[in-house]
Amino acid sequence: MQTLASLINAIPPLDDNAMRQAQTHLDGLLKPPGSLGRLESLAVQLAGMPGFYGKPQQAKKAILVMCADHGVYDEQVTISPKVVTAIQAMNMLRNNTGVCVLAKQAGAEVHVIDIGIDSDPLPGIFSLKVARGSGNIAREPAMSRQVANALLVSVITHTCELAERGVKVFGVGELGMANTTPAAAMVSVLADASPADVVGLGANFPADKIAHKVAVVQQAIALNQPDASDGVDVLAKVGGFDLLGMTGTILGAARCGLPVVLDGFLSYAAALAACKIAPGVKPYLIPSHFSAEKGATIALNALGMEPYLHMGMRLGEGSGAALAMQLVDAACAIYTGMGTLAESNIEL
Ligand SMILES: Cc1cc2ncn([C@H]3O[C@H](COP(=O)(O)O)[C@@H](O)[C@H]3O)c2cc1C
Ligand SMILES: O=C(O)c1cccnc1
Repeated sequence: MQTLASLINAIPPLDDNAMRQAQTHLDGLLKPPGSLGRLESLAVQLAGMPGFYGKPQQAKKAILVMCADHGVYDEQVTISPKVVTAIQAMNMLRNNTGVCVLAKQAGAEVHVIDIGIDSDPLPGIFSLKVARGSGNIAREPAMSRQVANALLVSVITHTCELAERGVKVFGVGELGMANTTPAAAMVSVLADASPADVVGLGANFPADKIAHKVAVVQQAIALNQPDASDGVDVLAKVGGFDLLGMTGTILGAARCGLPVVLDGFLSYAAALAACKIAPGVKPYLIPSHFSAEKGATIALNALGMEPYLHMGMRLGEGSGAALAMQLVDAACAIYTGMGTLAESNIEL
C-alpha cells in the first residue's frame, strides 16, 4: 500500500509543449482562430494532460458516486429521511436516478460506491465502507485523521485502477442526506468565509429555519478547530466520507494525468480540500455547472473557476458532471473532426 504523500507527489504537471501544439492545431482549423471560445481552451487543457497522450479524443468516461451518511443528520439539518441515502444508492443500480439518465445520455458509466452508508452491506454496490456514517461534526470530528488518510489512499488507488481499465475522463458525484451541512463547513473554513454566507437550503430545507443550520456549522467549526491549511484535517474534522471520496477521486484522476469533471456544491468543497492537499490537481479540474446552492459563488471564487453551465441545478449525484462530460466530448470532437484552413486554401 502506497502512502498518501507518495501518491500525491507523483501527480504530473500538464505538458506545456503538448498544449502549445494543440493551440497551433486549433488555430489552423476551419474557423476564425478563437471562435469556438471555451471549447478551444478546454481542448488545449485536455491536450496537456499526460493521461490523454497529448491528443484529445473521444474517451471512456465514468462518474464515481460516493454514497455516505452523516452523524450531523441528528441535528435536524435536512428534511430528507436518512434512509433515502441507501434507497437512492440502490436506485443507481436500476438506472432511474437523475445522474444515471444524464450519464447514459453522455455515454458515461456510473460507478456507485458505498463509502459509509448507514446500512448493512448493499447487494451489488462496491464498498469502501469503514463505518456506518461519519461522526456528528457538531459534537465530534467526522472521522480520525488515520481513517481519512487510509480512505484517501484507497479511493486514489481505486481511481487509478479504473484508469488502468480504460477510463479516461472521471466525474465526481455524491449521495448523502445532510451532506450540504459538512460541505458548508468545509467551504467556510477553506474559503475563509462566514457560515452565514455559505450555508444554503440543500435539498429544500425550509428557508425560515436556515439560522439553525448556520448555527450547527458554526458549532462544528468552533468545536473541531479545523486547520484551513490542511485539507485532510478539514475533511476529517468537519467533512464526511462522501466528500472525502470525491476528494480522493480528484486526487486519483490527477495522479493518473486524467481530467476530472466537477459537479455541484459538494464537489466544490471536495475540490477545495484536494487543492489544499495537492495544488498540482488544479489544472486537471474541469468545472461543470453553477450550483444553485447559496455558497456556490464563494466556493467557485476560492477555486478560481468559472463553470460552463448555468442551469439552476442543485441535485448533486454527479448530474452536472454528466451534463458537462458532453462538453468534454465536444472539445475532443472539434479537435479531431474539423478540417483545416490550409486544406481549403483560406488565409486569414
Ligand atoms: C430523493 C433525493 C435524491 C437526491 N439526490 C441527491 N440529493 C442531494 O441532496 C442531499 C443533500 O441535501 P441535504 O443536505 O439538504 O440533505 C444529498 O444526498 C445530495 O446528493 C438527493 C436528495 C433527495 C431527497
Ligand atoms: O449543488 C449540488 O450539487 C447540491 C445542492 C443541494 C443539494 N444537493 C446537491
